[in-house]
Amino acid sequence: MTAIPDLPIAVAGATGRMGHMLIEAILAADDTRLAGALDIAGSPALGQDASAWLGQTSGVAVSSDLHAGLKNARFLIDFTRPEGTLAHLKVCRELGVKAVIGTTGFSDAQKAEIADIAKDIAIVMAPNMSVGVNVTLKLLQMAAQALSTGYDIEIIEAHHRHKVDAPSGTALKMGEVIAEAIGRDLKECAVYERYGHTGERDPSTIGFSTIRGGDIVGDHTVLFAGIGERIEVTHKSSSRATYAQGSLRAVRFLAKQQRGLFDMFDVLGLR
Ligand SMILES: NC(=O)C1=CN([C@@H]2O[C@H](COP(=O)(O)OP(=O)(O)OC[C@H]3O[C@@H](n4cnc5c(N)ncnc54)[C@H](OP(=O)(O)O)[C@@H]3O)[C@@H](O)[C@H]2O)C=CC1
Ligand SMILES: O=C(O)C1=N[C@H](C(=O)O)C[C@H](O)C1
Repeated sequence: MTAIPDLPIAVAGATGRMGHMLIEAILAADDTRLAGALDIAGSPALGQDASAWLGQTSGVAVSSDLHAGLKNARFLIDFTRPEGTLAHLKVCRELGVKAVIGTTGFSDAQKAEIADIAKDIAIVMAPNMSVGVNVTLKLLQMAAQALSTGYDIEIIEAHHRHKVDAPSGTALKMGEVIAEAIGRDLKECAVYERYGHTGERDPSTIGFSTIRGGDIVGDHTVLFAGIGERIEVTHKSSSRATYAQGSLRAVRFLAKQQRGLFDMFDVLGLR
C-alpha cells in the first residue's frame, strides 16, 4: 500500500476571499494539511483559529509573524497584494519553503525579484489557477495565429467591486499570449483607455476594457472582430473553488521540484 503524501501548507491572506477558499480546500483534501495562516498586521482575525469562520477547529492560529506562520510549512499559497507577496517570499527563501503565487498586479521590477528568488526555491506563479482559463489560453494561441490579419483584437474582463487591480492579471496574460502568438509586443500594442476623439482604430493594437461590479467572480472575453463576422472566446468563473483546486495541483507539482519559476502550463502539462 502506498502512503498518502502529507503536504503541509501555509496560507497567506488567510482571511481574504481566496484565503477562505484555500483553507476549506486544504482541510478537505486527503493529502494536504494546514500548517500556517498569515494575515496582515492589524487584521482583526489575528490569534483566532484559521477555520473558525467554517465552524471548525484547525489548531492553526492566524498570525502576522512571517517566521512563526511559515516555520511548520513546506509550501506557501499566497493570494494577497504584491508588496505582501514579496515580503512572504523573502522568508520562504530563507526557510526553504516552496511557493504558489496567485496574487496579481506585480510591476516588472517585482516580477524580476520573484524570478531571482526562484533561483533558490521552486515557485508556481499564475494570474489564474483554474484549468478552464489555462485551456482558454491555449485556444487563444491557436485562434490568434489563424486570425492574425484582418481581425481587431479586444479583451474584455469583468470582476467584483472589491478588485483593486486593472486590467485583471488574467486579461493581461491573455494579451501577452495573443501578442506573442502573432509576433507583437504587448507593451507596444496595448490600449488600456479610450476617451474623447480617439481617431480610427489602429489595427495593430490589442484593446482592453474593464468592468467592475457586484459579486462577479471573473469573466474574460477575447473578441476577434473581422469584416462580416466576429469570434468571441469567453471564460466565466462562477466559483473561486476552481482557483483553490488549481492551487493545490500546483502544490502537488512543486513537491517534485527543487527550484525554478513555473506557471500553470507546467502544472497542467499544457506547455
Ligand atoms: N491566480 C488566481 O487564480 C487568482 C488570483 N487572485 C488574486 O489574488 C489576490 C487576492 O484576491 P482576494 O482573495 O480576492 O483579495 P482579498 O482582499 O479578499 O484578500 C487579500 C488578503 O490579503 C491580505 N493582505 C492585504 N494586503 C496585504 C499585505 N500587504 N501583506 C499581507 N497580506 C495582505 C488581506 O488582509 P486584509 O483583508 O486585512 O487587508 C486579505 O486577507 C488578488 O491579487 C487577486 O487578483 C484572486 C483570485 C484568483
Ligand atoms: O481578483 C480576482 O477576483 C481575480 N483575480 C485574478 C486576475 O486578476 O486575473 C483571477 C480571477 O480573474 C479572479
